[in-house]
Amino acid sequence: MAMRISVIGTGYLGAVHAVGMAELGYSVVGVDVDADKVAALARGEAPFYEPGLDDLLATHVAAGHVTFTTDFAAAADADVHFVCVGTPQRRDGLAADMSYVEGAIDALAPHLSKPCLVVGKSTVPVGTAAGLAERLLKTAPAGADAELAWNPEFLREGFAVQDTLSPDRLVFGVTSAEAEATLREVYSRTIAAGSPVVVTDLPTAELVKVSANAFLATKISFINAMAEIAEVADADVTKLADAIGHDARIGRKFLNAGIGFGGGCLPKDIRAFMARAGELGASHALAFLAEVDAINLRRRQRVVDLTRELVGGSVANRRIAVLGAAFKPDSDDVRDSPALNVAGQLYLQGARVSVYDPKAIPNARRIFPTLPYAESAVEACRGANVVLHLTEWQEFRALDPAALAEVVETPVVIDGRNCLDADAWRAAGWTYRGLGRP
Ligand SMILES: NC(=O)C1=CN([C@@H]2O[C@H](COP(=O)(O)OP(=O)(O)OC[C@H]3O[C@@H](n4cnc5c(N)ncnc54)[C@H](O)[C@@H]3O)[C@@H](O)[C@H]2O)C=CC1
Ligand SMILES: O=C(O)[C@H]1O[C@H](OP(=O)(O)OP(=O)(O)OC[C@H]2O[C@@H](n3ccc(=O)[nH]c3=O)[C@H](O)[C@@H]2O)[C@H](O)[C@@H](O)[C@@H]1O
Repeated sequence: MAMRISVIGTGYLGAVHAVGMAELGYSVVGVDVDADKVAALARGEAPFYEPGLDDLLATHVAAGHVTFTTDFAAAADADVHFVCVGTPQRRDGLAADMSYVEGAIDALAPHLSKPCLVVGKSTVPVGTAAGLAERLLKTAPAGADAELAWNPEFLREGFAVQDTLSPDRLVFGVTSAEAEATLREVYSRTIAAGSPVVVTDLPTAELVKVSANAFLATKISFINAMAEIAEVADADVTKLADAIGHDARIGRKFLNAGIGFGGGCLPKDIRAFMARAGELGASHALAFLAEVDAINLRRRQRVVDLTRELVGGSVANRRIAVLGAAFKPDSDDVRDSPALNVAGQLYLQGARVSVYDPKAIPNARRIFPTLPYAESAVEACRGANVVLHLTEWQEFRALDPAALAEVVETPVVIDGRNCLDADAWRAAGWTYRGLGRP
């Protein structure tokens, strides 16, 4: 009989993973504590925007390949259980909040009466899996037959379906040959299609994930540090990135300087990594990651300062158009969004802000209800003293700078993503300011 899969936690990661497993041919049940989310998924509707997900979800829900429920008992039959619950930053510090992972294991374990593999996918501090394995052993009726493995996830929002079905690599953190064999079977089609597999112990698998995100964050903060120097040296960081990026050892990807990184993962993951490095006494790793975080946050401040400078010192009562609310394009995710952070700072300084985003306004409204939102880019820009381009949606790149110059009060734009056509905007009469560019 085909393998049965459960996915515990059906947020961004879990919903896509559940659908991906159905696409691989398995019978899948997704379990979440959020009844509204479960109801939407069960209707075949993704509760967030992710290109390509809607169709795949609707197809597999309609065919009965994947079901969603709040009842953990529905997972009892599964052979493999993927744990995909959130590990957000704790409110009282830098560390990850592990209560959801622990809660999920505690809710699942009593239903594990037959041999099965519990596979952690959430991003966790190194050492977590060993603790969870003990917890499982104590509470699962199957005892040692309910084994734990770690299989971190590297998908990017906006490319989540593609990354799930054709990952750059699969990492299997295991403590037995049986667990490795089970994971190889689960992913047999993915492996046959060419995704390489790296088999490790549990702590290495946990560390691979956080170090991958730390490296990506480091690349961005490196280029943003270069942007800081380029700004005072009258050099162009985008040309610099192109030039160093031609070196195959460096590579051009993740060298886009600008307002810096945000989202539900990179910022909280490097902070959780810092907290764990501190606990383990790895003080140099901690100091290194702290600087990556600090450089990143300074870029948001730089945009606020530059805006103030361009309107003559104070933003009070100045009209500021903010194009973008999502942390990156092709996503409606506003978690730790640099764009919203800057909009919020300016608003709190008395600016008359107007924010527009093609997809993320409903989520932005939920976390920042007092910010004024617009229905279109043109509406946001009407009467503006400065336009801030903070999330590089294709829609913003396609704006006609000449037409937009007609609706603003003063044609001044700060390109926080360095990707508008500077020459075209200048030719249309705009004062164009990039970050780290002359
Ligand atoms: N979003 C992404 O692109 C990626 C996320 N990750 C990691 O995956 C994990 C999940 O992240 P997201 O999906 O973004 O978070 P999310 O917040 O979108 O989803 C988490 C889900 O877990 C559910 N949940 C919480 N406690 C539960 C419990 N006890 N039992 C069942 N469900 C429970 C929540 O209701 C929510 O639907 C995190 O550790 C994250 O770092 C890893 C790679 C990519
Ligand atoms: O652990 C996770 O959840 C995921 O985190 C990131 O994925 P994601 O947060 O979806 O977004 P990225 O594409 O990595 O972008 C992160 C942030 O960096 C910014 N960025 C990216 C690239 C760049 O050159 N410059 C830059 O500022 C983006 O605008 C965005 O705010 C990683 O890329 C995924 O591999 C990982 O699985």
